[in-house]
Order: sequence, then structure tokens, then C-alpha cells
Amino acid sequence: MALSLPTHSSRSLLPLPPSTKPTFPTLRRLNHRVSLVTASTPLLQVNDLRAKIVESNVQILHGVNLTVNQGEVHAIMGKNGSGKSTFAKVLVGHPDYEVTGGSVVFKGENLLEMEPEERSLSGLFMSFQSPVEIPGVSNDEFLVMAYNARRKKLGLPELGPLECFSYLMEKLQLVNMKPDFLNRNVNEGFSGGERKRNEILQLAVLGADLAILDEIDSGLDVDALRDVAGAVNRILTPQNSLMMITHYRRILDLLNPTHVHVMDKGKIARTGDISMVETIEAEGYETVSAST
Ligand SMILES: Nc1ncnc2c1ncn2[C@@H]1O[C@H](COP(=O)(O)OP(=O)(O)OP(=O)(O)O)[C@@H](O)[C@H]1O
Repeated sequence: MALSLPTHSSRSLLPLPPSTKPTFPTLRRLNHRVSLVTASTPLLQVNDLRAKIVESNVQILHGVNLTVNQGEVHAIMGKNGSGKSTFAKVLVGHPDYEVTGGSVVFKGENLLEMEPEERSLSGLFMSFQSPVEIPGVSNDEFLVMAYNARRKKLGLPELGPLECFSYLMEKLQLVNMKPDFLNRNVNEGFSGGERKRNEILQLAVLGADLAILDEIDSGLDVDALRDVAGAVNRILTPQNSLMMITHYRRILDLLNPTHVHVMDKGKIARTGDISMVETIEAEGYETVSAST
């Protein structure tokens, strides 16, 4: 296999000793050392978040409240057009939206004051509903650049080509992907399912304190869904958290959410546990949203 890993001004090309091997939990521990979050403070605290579409001035989020603690798995469900993806995109700083009110604190810091890149480097990851192609940039180049940027933010030396190779191979195995994915341009020519799997590879490589997965289950066949859910479960630790947007129960059964929220008209209308999904499936969203 020919990996086209970029060259780096890395301080060392030798493999790191086992104690400093760049695993996801190592990143997390260091990340926590530089953040203000403690086990008793929420990882993410959203209060009365309001946002509009920049181009049209149409208000989409009408006061979202949500608290995510370390180790929790939150599912966000809701009717089409209720604002789920907008909420996720506002959290990562998508330029299509402008925050018009409320606050978001992530790891003890004001998330809304951070540039999108800073949000990502500080441990917020989002997989988009329709992952984009990046023509001319190979997957391995992209992953290595992004991973080294995160290491730099954490005060760690960049990884050289050999270290990157073994790190990426380890993560490929974790998500059950073939190595030739690395040499292809990011998402170019990927099937819908391959794109989703590639998003999980990015998550595995970069790590995150909070991963937001927007309909990661859509378009996956049953085996791919099980694979992707298995990979997400292997990535999750008691310290990191997941927020997933979905319409379907099958991924919830595989990822066991601690909280299920129903979004309606740009607000969280109801919060419960997995048992609420049965009501939603039997009676639709009207009953659940109306009984708040
Ligand atoms: N960039 C945008 N330009 C125009 N309209 C937008 C934009 N972003 C969101 N909207 C509109 O805001 C509303 C909420 O959209 P959003 O994608 O957040 O809904 P959703 O709950 O994720 O829906 P679905 O379940 O169908 O994915 C929709 O009416 C959508 O058309």
C-alpha cells in the first residue's frame, strides 16, 4: 500500500514510547488538563439559544436548553424541519447562521466566542448529514493535517510519517475500513455509506470530548449500521459524550442513549429516556410534543 503521507517538521520520527503513544484517551487527558471542565461541571451547557439564518433573517432556533455531562449519550429526534441540524451547525459555528440570543458554555468556555476551527481543536466534533468532498486532498493528508493541528493545540509535537502511519492503521481497524480509503480524495466518489464511515474514521483519528453525529445512520445498510455503531461504541469512553440526531430507533438500540430529546419548532420540547421512542413510533411526534 502506498501512503502519500505529507512530510513534517516533526521533532522525532521514532515511535513514541508506549506511555506517550498518541491514543485518544491520552489526548483527552491532556485536553482536560488545559480546560476548565471538571467531572462535576457540565461538558456542554446550552441556555436559551436562539439563532437565525443569515441570508433570510428567518429565526430557526427559539430558545434551546440542553445540558450534556461527561459520558452521556444524547439523542435528538423530531419532525423534519424542526431545527435539529441547525442546532448542531450553530454549535460548531456554521457561517450560515447567526446567534441572536442565549449562551453556550463548552468545557467551561464561551463556545460562541470561538472561531469554528477553535471549536474543533478544543474537542467538539461534528459529522454532517451530507459529508462534503474535498477534491485534490487525500484522506490521509487531511487526517494527518487535522490530527497534527489538534496535537499542536494540546502542546504536543507533530507526528512524523511513520508514527502517523501506525496511528491511522490502528484507527482504520477500529472502524473496520480498508486501508485504500486513505489514498482516495476526501469523500470523492464515496458511496453514501462510505462517507458516513469516513466521518467515523475522522472522529476516531481526531478524538473529541463531544461528538455530534447528524443522521450518521441514514443510508446505511444493516451491516454497515452495526459496524458504524460498533466503532462509535469503541470510541466512546466514560469521559467523552455523544449527541446524535436521528429519526430511527435501530441506532438508538445500538448506542443506548442516556437521554432522548424531541425538538419541535426550534426548541427542545420534551426530554425522556429510550422508552419515549416507543411512544413516538406508535403515535408520532404530536402526542409527545403536546404533552410537555
Ligand atoms: N441555510 C439555510 N437556508 C435556508 N433554510 C434553512 C437553512 N438552514 C435551515 N433552514 C431551514 O430551517 C428549518 C430547520 O432545518 P433543519 O435542517 O435544522 O431541520 P431538521 O430538524 O434537521 O430537519 P430534518 O429532520 O429534515 O433533517 C427548515 O425549514 C430548513 O429549510
